[in-house]
Amino acid sequence: MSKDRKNVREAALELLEAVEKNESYSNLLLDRYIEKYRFHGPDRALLTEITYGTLQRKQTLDYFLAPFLRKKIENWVRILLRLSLYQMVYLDKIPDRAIIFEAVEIAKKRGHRGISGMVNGVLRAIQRGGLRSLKEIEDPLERLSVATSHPHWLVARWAEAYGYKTTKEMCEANLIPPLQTARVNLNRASVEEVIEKLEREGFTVERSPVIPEAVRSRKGNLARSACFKEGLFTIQDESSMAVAYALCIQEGQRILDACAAPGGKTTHIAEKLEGTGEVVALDLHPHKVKLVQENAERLGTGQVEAIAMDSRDAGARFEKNTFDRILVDAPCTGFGVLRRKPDIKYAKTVDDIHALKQVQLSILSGVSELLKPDGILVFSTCTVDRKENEGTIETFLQEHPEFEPYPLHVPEAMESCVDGYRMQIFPQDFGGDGFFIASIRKKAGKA
Ligand SMILES: C[S@@+](CC[C@H](N)C(=O)[O-])C[C@H]1O[C@@H](n2cnc3c(N)ncnc32)[C@H](O)[C@@H]1O
Repeated sequence: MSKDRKNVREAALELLEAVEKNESYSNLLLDRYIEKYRFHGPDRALLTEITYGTLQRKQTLDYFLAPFLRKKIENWVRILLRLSLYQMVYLDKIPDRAIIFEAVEIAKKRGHRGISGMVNGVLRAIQRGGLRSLKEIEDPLERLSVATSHPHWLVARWAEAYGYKTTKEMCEANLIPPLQTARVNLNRASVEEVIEKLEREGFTVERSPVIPEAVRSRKGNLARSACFKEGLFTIQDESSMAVAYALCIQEGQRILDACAAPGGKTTHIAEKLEGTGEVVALDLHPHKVKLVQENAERLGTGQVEAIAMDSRDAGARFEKNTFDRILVDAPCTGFGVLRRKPDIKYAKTVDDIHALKQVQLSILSGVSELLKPDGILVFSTCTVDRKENEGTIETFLQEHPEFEPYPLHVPEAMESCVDGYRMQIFPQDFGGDGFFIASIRKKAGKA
């Protein structure tokens, strides 16, 4: 093994430590570690499973470990115990003795004999005695919080807003690995053609039951296919795909995407314009704007102009009343994407919700005067929170009487979730991300 190669579990430990130190999001760190240590095939899959699984189940694992940890331990030791216990409890292909052996070897390498002995002792005690029951927790919200590893404040907040049943379903759905879905670029190929081509490449895919132009992968990472490189589709979650429907796009329109990167929705909008019109895509960060450009180029959607700027200042750059449609796919807490980014559930706080609501409102206000009278503005987030979602759009409507609710248009399969001009999708609804979409219109004659 070359010196920059690493054992999967050692890499998992290093990665999980980096997540705890807030070095970056787990999904980005995972890509970085896979590349750094050149993991392929089963090793890559195991690293993904161990890091995501351990993060997803952190609180539950800590509950199981607590009776065995009488004195304070170093953080890396706690993480090593968590990731080892995760494998013992949730993965059935690896024998416990192999897991314990590896954990002890890592502890010997990084610590002293006392630590490796303690790691061995704790894991063997659990192997012999089994796990403590979650039924010991009497309070239902506390039990749900520990059993599904979501912070208590978040579970309590959701239960108050959506009820216990929906909250429980959501917490459980968040533990299921996400489906990979792709949006076919209908300007280049039909869904049937893409399915056929992907199957010839060895992927197992099926038509989405939710979005007409989407496919779901049952086997294989579609981003590594030749079809992807040819620009026949883009990887996107199905809930995100509903947003372009809400814009009710018509040929030749000029559309502003105020928070565009990496361009999932920008390119969907451009595809729906079928080579006509124009999409102006803004994002705060120049490196992210490059991603919008790259995606538009790969998909061959020529009408996209991507600009790095703060959309709160868009009023100074563009003329008033000149866009037919505006999308604000706003920065948010991301509680709808916990399956992909489990670290969010431990990192975000109520203060973040309040701060993000203010940012969302200022972006909405910044771009609203650019919309033509009668034009539609769509506000969306990938989060599940009433304050950030319904709260933001209600406040905006109160502060902007020139706008009114406009009936939300979505693909037929999602219509059951629509509540007038808005819709909250939960991760358990269709298997996609938790997502919020609201549609409002600038009143005719209100410039
Ligand atoms: C939810 S993401 C957008 C995802 C994108 N619409 C897509 O479908 O691929 C929100 C984006 O808003 C950008 N952003 C945050 N604040 C902004 C601001 N004031 N002006 C412009 N972009 C902003 C972030 O950089 C981030 O890329």
